[in-house]
Amino acid sequence: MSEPLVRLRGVEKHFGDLHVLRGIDLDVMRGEVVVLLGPSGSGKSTLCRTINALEGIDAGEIRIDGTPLPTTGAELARLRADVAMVFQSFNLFAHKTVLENVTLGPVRVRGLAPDDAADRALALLDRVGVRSQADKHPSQLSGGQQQRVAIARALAMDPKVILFDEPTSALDPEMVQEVLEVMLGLAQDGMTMLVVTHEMTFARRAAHRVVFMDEGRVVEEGSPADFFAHPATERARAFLSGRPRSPSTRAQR
Ligand SMILES: Nc1ncnc2c1ncn2[C@@H]1O[C@H](COP(=O)(O)OP(=O)(O)OP(=O)(O)O)[C@@H](O)[C@H]1O
Repeated sequence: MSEPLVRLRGVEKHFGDLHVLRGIDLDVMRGEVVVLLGPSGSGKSTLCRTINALEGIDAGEIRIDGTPLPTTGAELARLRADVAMVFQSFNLFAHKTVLENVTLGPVRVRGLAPDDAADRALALLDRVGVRSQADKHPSQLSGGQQQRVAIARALAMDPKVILFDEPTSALDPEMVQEVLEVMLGLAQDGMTMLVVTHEMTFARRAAHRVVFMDEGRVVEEGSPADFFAHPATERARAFLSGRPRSPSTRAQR
């Protein structure tokens, strides 16, 4: 069997007294779409952020394509190009145009010639359906359009994997679908993706594997068909039925 593209072993993370990641083992294979589910506060965002070194870890190991995460500036920039991230809040540069937002990284980090980067960016903006907005600034776009630009920006880096951290949570309901359709297209094209989302329909349609986290641990994982039809644990059943967490479990932290 081939080596996983993303490999976490025994990953631990604390924020002060809060033990947020408790011995996480996780593999994401090349071309695999993994959807990370779990209650609020279970550590999903933090887990994503450790994979491209936005958060350091206290113990364990993370490897991308067999290589441990780097620690120095230039290598970190390359890591974040290889392991692109799409955030809930888009994080576009407000003072730059849409086109500049998408060309900046490839020129600075990948060393592309500006003209080549612009050609590539326009093609990607076309792919996500916002090419006509290329000369506008982010504030002139809807939230759904801004998130599609953020996806084009991630793709422009020619990443090995894209991490999506609740990419539709900040959007008005009518814009959620347009972003999910773009993500579904990427999944169908074979992009390796780790997606934190509460969009169960997306998980059912796009995921090869669902990983359910609770209180900093991977509690169960499986195909969407199995997980949604037959969750193996009481915690997953409670999560899927929308039952609130019990107060006693919060006190264990
Ligand atoms: N930078 C930080 N400093 C301190 N505590 C943090 C920090 N980031 C996250 N936390 C805490 O770590 C815990 C896990 O947070 P995280 O955002 O990873 O969970 P999550 O599963 O993504 O939740 P949600 O679905 O609500 O986004 C939470 O209790 C959160 O308050």
